[in-house]
Amino acid sequence: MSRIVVALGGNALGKTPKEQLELVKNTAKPIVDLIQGGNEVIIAHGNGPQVGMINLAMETASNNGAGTPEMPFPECGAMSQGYIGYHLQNAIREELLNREMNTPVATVVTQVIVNEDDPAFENPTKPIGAFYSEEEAKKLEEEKGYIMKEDSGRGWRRVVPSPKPVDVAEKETVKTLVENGHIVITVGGGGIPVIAKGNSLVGVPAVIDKDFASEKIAEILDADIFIILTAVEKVSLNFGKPNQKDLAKMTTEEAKKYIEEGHFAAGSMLPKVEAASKFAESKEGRKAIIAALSKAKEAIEGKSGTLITK
Ligand SMILES: Nc1ncnc2c1ncn2[C@@H]1O[C@H](COP(=O)(O)OP(=O)(O)O)[C@@H](O)[C@H]1O
Ligand SMILES: NC(=O)OP(=O)(O)O
Repeated sequence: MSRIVVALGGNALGKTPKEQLELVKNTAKPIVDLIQGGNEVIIAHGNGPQVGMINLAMETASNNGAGTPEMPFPECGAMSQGYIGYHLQNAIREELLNREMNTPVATVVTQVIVNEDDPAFENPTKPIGAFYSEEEAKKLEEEKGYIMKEDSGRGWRRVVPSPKPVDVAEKETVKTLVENGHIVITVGGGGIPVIAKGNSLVGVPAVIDKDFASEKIAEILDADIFIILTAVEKVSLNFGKPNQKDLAKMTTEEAKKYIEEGHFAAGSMLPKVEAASKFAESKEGRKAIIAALSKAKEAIEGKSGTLITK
């Protein structure tokens, strides 16, 4: 049995509530395969499209004069955790019951502590919400004061600060649940970013990268395996070029070299390789894997994905 932290990417959730409700049924299958294989599984997920959607909806509603209050950004992050966790926990519960397993599954609304002085607050980089054309993006910059950037050749998106996770506020709760056989969905959307002020945790307008937050909880929980599930089967060199080379494995040393050579796109594959390398280097014997959502079981068995080791 292994303790496995699974980080789910955008393809696990889709972009609309209807799409998400359908997609999570598929997402639950490879997760339950791992649970059925006797592993302890902890689930984390992204929230870029969802937190952007919630924030834009609340902003539009509060501006239309119908009395909807302004919704602060960290509260939008909390809403995205609840909304995604609700769909995921129900889909996993149903898939477990379909296989005559009744392991309890729950989402923990999780706050992740960040450093108030993190330079990320001065340089927004995390894409959220929908994709726009350049023209639409420029209009949004003027009308709403958003900062818009091109996202890995896929279109223009709003960007917000993305500080690094320092600690997980609810870590003891998550540990207790995991040690008692519960399946926990945690650090959703990278966690609600908070700064510690005396006895208070104060939300800040930012989105923590889910790859880094899930790596943090994987270290805290002393996981054996950290697996990042995304849309591609393997990490590649020269991605998208005629000489693309898919990697079955790489050492953290090799990863550093490939990062320097610019093989991994910022905001997409780069944080995954960085987070996976951090986990592999954090303790002897820890394994990190980047793999396709549909191939999670095969990846754990060493038959798919890219294995990252020290
Ligand atoms: N070197 C690379 N190897 C594989 N995929 C890459 C590479 N560089 C960029 N990508 C892209 O990164 C995507 C994964 O990032 P992203 O879509 O942001 O992840 P998430 O699944 O977390 O939403 C892949 O689907 C692929 O399109
Ligand atoms: N919070 C976060 O990293 O979300 P995405 O994975 O959707 O970008």
